Amino acid sequence: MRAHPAGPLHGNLQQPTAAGAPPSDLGVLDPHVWPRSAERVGGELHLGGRAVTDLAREHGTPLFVLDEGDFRGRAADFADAFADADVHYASKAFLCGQVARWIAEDGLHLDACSGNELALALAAGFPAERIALHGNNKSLVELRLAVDSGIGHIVLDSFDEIDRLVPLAEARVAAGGPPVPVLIRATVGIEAHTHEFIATAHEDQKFGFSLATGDALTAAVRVIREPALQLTGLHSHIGSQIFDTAGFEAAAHRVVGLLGQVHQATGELLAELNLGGGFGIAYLAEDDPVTPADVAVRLRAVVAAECAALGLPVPRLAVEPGRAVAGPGTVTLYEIGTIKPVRLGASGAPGTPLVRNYVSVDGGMSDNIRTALYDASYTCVLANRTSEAPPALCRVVGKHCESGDILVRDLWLPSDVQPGDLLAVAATGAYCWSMASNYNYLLKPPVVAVRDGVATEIVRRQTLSDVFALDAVLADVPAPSPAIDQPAPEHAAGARS
Ligand SMILES: Cc1ncc(COP(=O)(O)O)c(C=O)c1O
Ligand SMILES: N[C@@H](CCCC[NH3+])C(=O)O
Repeated sequence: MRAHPAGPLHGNLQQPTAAGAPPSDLGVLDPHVWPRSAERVGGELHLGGRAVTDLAREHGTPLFVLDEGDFRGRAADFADAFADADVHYASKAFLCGQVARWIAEDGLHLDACSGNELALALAAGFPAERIALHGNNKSLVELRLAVDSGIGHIVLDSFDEIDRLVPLAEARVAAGGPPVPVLIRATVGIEAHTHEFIATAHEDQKFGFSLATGDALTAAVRVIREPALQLTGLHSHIGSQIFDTAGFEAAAHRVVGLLGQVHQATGELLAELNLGGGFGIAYLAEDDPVTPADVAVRLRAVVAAECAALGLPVPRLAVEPGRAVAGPGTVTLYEIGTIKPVRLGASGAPGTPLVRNYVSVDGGMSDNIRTALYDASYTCVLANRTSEAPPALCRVVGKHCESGDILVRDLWLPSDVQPGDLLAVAATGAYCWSMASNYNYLLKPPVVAVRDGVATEIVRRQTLSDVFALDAVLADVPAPSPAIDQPAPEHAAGARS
C-alpha cells in the first residue's frame, strides 16, 4: 500500500478525547449496530453475501446498501410481536416501489405522511385499505386522493382539516360510497426523551389536537356528529428515537383516558388505538433499544389495565415503526477522497484532541443530514480491508461547502486509512436517503438491495441529466461530462493501489 503524504494519521493517544479509548479491534462489526448479514470475509465487509468493493465498483459511491433480510426480518419481528394488532410501516423513514411491495407482501400496513408518499405506495400496488394518511397540513388535493382511493384511514390533525375533508366525504357518501374512516391524533403532553426536533407530543408543537385544552375531545365529538365521517379510533405519537418505554406507557394511559371521555360524552366506544412509532435503534454499540416484543407486552398491559379501570373494552392496537424497521439494515458506502490532519494545539478544552484528522468522503450532508440537524451519532468502519495500524481519532466529513458537513463526529479509524479506501457508515436506512437533497448539486445516491449474494438496484443513482431536466435553461443541454454525471470507473472502488 502506497504511503499517504501526511504519513500515518496522528494517533492522539496523549490526551483523553470525546470518543473515549480506542476499541481493541477497529474492524469489529458489533451485531447490535450492523445489518444482520454483515460479516468480514478475508477482512472485507460483506453485506447480503456481496463484497463491498464489488458493490462500489458496480454501482459507484456514495451507495446505500440495504440488507433485504434485515429490513424484512425487522418488519416481521414487529408483525409477530403485535400479532393481535396492526403494524403500520412509517414510510417516511424510507420508501420506494420495492419497499412498498415488500411491506405489502409481508402483510403490514403503511403510513404515508404526504400525498406523494400515498401516490407512490398506490402506484406500487399497495392495497389502499391498508394505508393511513398523516400530516399536519394536508391539502385538498391530498385529501381528495385519500378519499377517492379508499385508503384505510385519514389521521385528522386540525379543525381546518376536518372542514376541508367533510365536503369530500359527503360527496363520496352522496355517490353511494361509505363514510370516510378517520382517527383523531391527540397531543398527549408527554415530554419524550429525544432531540427537541423529533419530539411530537409536548404541547408546544404543530401536530395533533391537544388533550389538555380539550381540543381532542371537541374534535372527536364533532367528527362523531358528521355522518360522512366514521371515527374509528384515536392516535398518539410521542416522538422518534425513544429508548425507554415509560413515554409510550404514559401516552397510552392518557389516550385511553380520552377514549373514556369520548364514551362519556357521546356513548361511542372507539375500536382502535394507534400508539404511533418512535422506537429507537442502536446507532452506537452502547445504545440499548427496546425490542418489539418488549414494547408489545408493555403497551398491551397498560392499555388493558387502563381500559379495565374505566370499564371499557380493549380496543385494537396499532403501532407505526419507521426507523426500527428501516434503519439498522442499511449502510452507506463512501470512498475516501482526502485526508487532512489539522493541528489544534494543546490549549483546547479538555477532551479536544491535539490533531483533528479530517477524513473527507464523496457524499455528506446531502445524503445524511442527521448529524448536522440533530447532532446524531453514527459509527463507521474501514470496509474494504482490515488493518493492524494503530488507531487514529478521526472526524468523517462530507464534501459540501459547510463546516457543519459532518457524518461521524469523532471515531477511531486505523491510522493507515488512505484516499481510495471505502468507509461504511452503519444504520443509515432511516431518514437519510429520504431526507437527501441536491445541495451543491450533489446527486442522490442509489439504493441497492442485497440478499443471498444478489444485489438489485432498487433506486438508481440520480444523474446530472435528471437535475438539468428540471432547469428551464438547461433542460435540453447534455450533461457536460460522464465523469460527473456517472461515477467514473477510475474513481470506483477497486481501482485503489
Ligand atoms: C405519526 C408518526 N408515526 C410514526 C412515525 C415513525 O417514527 P419512527 O421512525 O421513529 O418509528 C413518525 C415519525 O416520528 C410519526 O410522526
Ligand atoms: N427525521 C427524524 C425523525 C422524524 C420522524 C418523523 N416525525 C430523524 O431523522 O430522526
